[in-house]
Amino acid sequence: MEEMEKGTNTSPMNSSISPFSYRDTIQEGDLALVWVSRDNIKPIIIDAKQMFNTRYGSFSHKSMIGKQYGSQIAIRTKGQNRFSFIHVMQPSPELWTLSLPHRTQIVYTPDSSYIMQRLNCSPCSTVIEAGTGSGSFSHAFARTVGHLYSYEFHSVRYEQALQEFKNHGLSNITLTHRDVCSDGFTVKKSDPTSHLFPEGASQATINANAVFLDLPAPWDAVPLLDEVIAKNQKVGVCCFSPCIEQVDKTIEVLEKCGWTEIQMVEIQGKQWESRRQMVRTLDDALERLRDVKRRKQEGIERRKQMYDAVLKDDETDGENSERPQPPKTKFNPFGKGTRVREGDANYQWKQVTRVEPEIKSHTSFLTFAFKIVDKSKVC
Ligand SMILES: C[S@@+](CC[C@H](N)C(=O)[O-])C[C@H]1O[C@@H](n2cnc3c(N)ncnc32)[C@H](O)[C@@H]1O
Repeated sequence: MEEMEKGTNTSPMNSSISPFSYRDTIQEGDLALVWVSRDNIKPIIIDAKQMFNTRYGSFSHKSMIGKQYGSQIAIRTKGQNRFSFIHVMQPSPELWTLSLPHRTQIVYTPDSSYIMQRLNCSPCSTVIEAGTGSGSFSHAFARTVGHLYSYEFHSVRYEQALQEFKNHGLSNITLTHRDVCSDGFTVKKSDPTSHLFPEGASQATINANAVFLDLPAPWDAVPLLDEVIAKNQKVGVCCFSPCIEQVDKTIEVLEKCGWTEIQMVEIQGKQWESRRQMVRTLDDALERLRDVKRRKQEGIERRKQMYDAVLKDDETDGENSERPQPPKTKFNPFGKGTRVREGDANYQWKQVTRVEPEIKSHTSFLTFAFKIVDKSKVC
C-alpha cells in the first residue's frame, strides 16, 4: 500500500514555486509523482525523513533528492537477487489527472486536449468552467489559458479545490462557490470567491471566450451565459454529458439561446501498441508446424498410456501409481531454455503495431456550439 493512500495531502513545502512549473532536479518539499506502473501513479511530497512504500519494497525520499526528474530509483528486493524500481516524475496536468485524489468523476486528457483545441484555447483566452469537481480539467486549463473562472456548488469540494489550487500555485484560476444553474456566473465582491478585485471594483469583468460545462443540467446554465461571455467575438461552449437525452435537451436550449454551429462529438481513443516482431524463415515456420503435429501425436499416445495406467491402477488398487507426466516445455526454435530479447541484434526484426480492441476513453458526449452576441462589434 503506497503512502499517499493514507491521506491526500498534496501540499508542497516549496509553496513559493508552482510544482507545475519546470524544474530539473528533485528537491526537498517538492510535489512529485511516483510512477510505479502505467495505472499506478502516486503523488508524494518529498521529505528526506520519509519512505515511499510499495508492495515491491520501500524507497527512501532521500535517495530521490538531487536526482533529475524522470530518474529511475532502484532498490534490491528483500531476500532476492532482484531489483524493483520506480520513476519520479515532475507534475504535469496529464500526470496529475492520472494520479489526483478523486472527489468526483473527472475529465481525462483525451477529452480535455480535444476540447481545448476545439474551443481555440490559448494564453489569450478567458475560460469559464462549471463545476470544478476534482479540478482535473482546471489544471489543464490553467496551463494553457490566460484566466480560468471555475465554479463549484458543493462546499467541501469548493474548499478542497481552493486549497489545492493555492498549493499548486495556480494563480490564474478564480474559484467561486456558486450554483451556476440558479445564480449564474457573475462574480461579486460579496461572493465566496478567490477573485482578487481591483480597487473600487465590486464585480469581476469576465468576458469569457470559451465555456466548459460539466454539469448534470447544463440547459439550466446556458441561458445565464450571455451576461459573462465576450460580446464582440466568437465564443465557444462545450457541454460534457454522459447521456444522449442530456445532449438532446442541451441542444434544444442552445438553439433557443442563439448558439450556432452545434455539433456533438464522441472521443473514441484507442492505444496502439508498437513493438518488434522477429522475422522468421519459412524453415522455422515449417519446423513449428511439424512440432505441433509431433506433439499432437505424442499427446494421443500419452493419453492412451495414462488411460491404460488408470485401468491398471484400478486393477491393482493403486499399487503401481506412477503415471506418465506431460512434458513441461514447448518447442523453442532457439534451443531449450533460450530466451531471445526483443530487438536482439543477432536476429532480424520488423516493426509491427497492434490496436487494443476496446475503446476505453469514452466518458461522455461533447456538445459544441458557438455564438457571437453582437455581430456589429466583432473585432
Ligand atoms: C463531474 S464533476 C466535474 C469534474 C471536473 N470537470 C474535473 O475534471 O475534475 C461535476 C461537478 O459539478 C458540480 N456541480 C453540479 N451542479 C452544479 C451547479 N449547478 N453549480 C456549480 N457546480 C455544480 C458538482 O458538485 C461536481 O463537483
